[in-house]
Amino acid sequence: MRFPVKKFFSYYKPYLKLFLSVLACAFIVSAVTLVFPLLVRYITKDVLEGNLSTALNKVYLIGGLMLVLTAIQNIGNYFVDYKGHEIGARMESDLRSELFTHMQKLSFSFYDKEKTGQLMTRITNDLLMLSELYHHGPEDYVKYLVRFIGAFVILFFINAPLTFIVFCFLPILGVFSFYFNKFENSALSRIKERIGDVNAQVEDSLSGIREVKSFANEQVEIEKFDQENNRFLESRKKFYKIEAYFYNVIQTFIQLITIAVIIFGSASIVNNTLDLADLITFLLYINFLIEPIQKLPHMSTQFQEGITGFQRFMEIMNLKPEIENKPNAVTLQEVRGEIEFKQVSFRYEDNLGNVLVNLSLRIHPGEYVALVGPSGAGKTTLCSLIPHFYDLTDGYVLVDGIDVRDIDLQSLRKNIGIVQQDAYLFSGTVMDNIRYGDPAASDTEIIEAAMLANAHDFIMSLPNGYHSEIGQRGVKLSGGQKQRLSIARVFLKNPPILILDEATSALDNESESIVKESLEWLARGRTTIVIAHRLSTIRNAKRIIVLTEDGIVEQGTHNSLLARDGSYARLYSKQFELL
Ligand SMILES: Nc1ncnc2c1ncn2[C@@H]1O[C@H](COP(=O)(O)OP(=O)(O)OP(=O)(O)O)[C@@H](O)[C@H]1O
Repeated sequence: MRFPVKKFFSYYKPYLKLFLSVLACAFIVSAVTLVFPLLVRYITKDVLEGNLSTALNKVYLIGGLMLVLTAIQNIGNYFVDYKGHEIGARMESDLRSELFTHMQKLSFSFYDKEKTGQLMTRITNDLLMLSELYHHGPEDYVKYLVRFIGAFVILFFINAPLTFIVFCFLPILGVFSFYFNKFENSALSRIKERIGDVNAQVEDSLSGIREVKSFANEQVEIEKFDQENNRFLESRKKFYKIEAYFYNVIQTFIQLITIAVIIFGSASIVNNTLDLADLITFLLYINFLIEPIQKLPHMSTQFQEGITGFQRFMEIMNLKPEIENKPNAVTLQEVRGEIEFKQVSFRYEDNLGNVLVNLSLRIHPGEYVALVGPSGAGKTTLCSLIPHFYDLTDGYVLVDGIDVRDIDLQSLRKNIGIVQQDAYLFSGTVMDNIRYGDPAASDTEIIEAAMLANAHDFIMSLPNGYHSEIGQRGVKLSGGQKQRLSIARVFLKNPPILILDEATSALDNESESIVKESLEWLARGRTTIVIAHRLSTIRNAKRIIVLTEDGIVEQGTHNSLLARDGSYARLYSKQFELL
């Protein structure tokens, strides 16, 4: 992929004026910093030449000037630090919200392949690296370039041979710094890996705390944790060793440069080719030449990390959602709820086998059908084609006679309610979670929906009723309670088409009967497809459809299917044996 230079710079656009002011300020601050040694030189020369009375007058003047320059320098630095970081943070926030918005549009097929943890890293870490480059990069280049070039020009005019001697050392310093940076980076990435392992270990142990306690395996967990914790400690020790070693080698080297300047400078003073004021100036400027060389490897790492962060950002931004609205997509009006699969074939990926082959099925408006079959036959897959979560490989899925590919996605999905076995609840209150079914609903409508879902009584028994926080993923609720909240959500949404995907299979008998009752109310007057594992739960369905790897092999009522003594009868007797 060619690096999208234009796109990279486009994120500066909203802050261009402020950014240029920050750069100008960084330039001024660096230029001002260069003036100080010159002022020292100016005074020292007067003192050395014995003009003590004029020197004293100048000291006051130059002292005043230094105060003014210090004020300019510090105010400038304040502006660069504050506004520079602010620009970086604002750009990062823009990129993050652009990425999140784009991720929301991406289709299921994308999320099937990506790991949530990895995606979170893209949203946090990658963008942090990028924002560092965005604001520190140009700022550092301006700062070090001005100081380096400025110091070089000034020193060159003061004494070219001595400048040349300093320059002979710089490449060696560059090589040292390069290796230091390389070792430091690999030690740092080891630390990052190890802290990741520690976090993973903590997450694993704490998420499974029930298992830990029920197996009385606290000691096992402590030992596993200690192992990771020690590895983390070792990686940090190694890092500090490398850092202390290289830092001191570099410092020694810098001192060597200073000593060389003092020796050659003193010899030049003896030879009358340099005076003491110039030597002092030299010593004051050395750091201006050394610092950029020392920082160069760090700046190049920052550059690489930022650019990689941007490339990873663009990788996702360049992904087009597989499923998008067609230009003239139809908005569904009054939906009757007829669903038809016409010679449908489907596979998840090109290199995977077909899950559904040439399948045809018509479900009438308001009909209640049960879908049964062995695990992996494709029941969930078939249902996920109705809301157009995936694109068909072949054939048609029609809702009220319209191809789902021609229907506006929002209007299609607003007309379909899905209740799953593992209902996902968001962190927030009970009220917030039910309102998810219709963000515009009033509190009264939410309470009505909860009543219909048999959830009102248990909600009222919670400490803060509808305003109770339910915790991440509803940890403070039982499976049946979570399920009833998710049903209340669908009541509120009030869709004409309903998919119940094994909605009661994880519940105990008592919860199941309450949830079943609310599901029966929910299904009234809607086209309903129930995916059921426990065949006892759908015995009364008017039509049971048996889906196996060979497609739809049987359809009919419970009794008629038992009488056929085919796949359904075999599934049924297998479950009966297990009971
Ligand atoms: N996102 C996916 N990517 C690739 N393959 C998938 C994906 N989801 C399901 N499959 C595969 O498709 C096939 C059908 O799965 P599906 O979940 O639709 O079956 P099911 O009949 O609902 O099974 P169960 O009763 O166990 O829930 C299985 O072989 C499964 O491994």
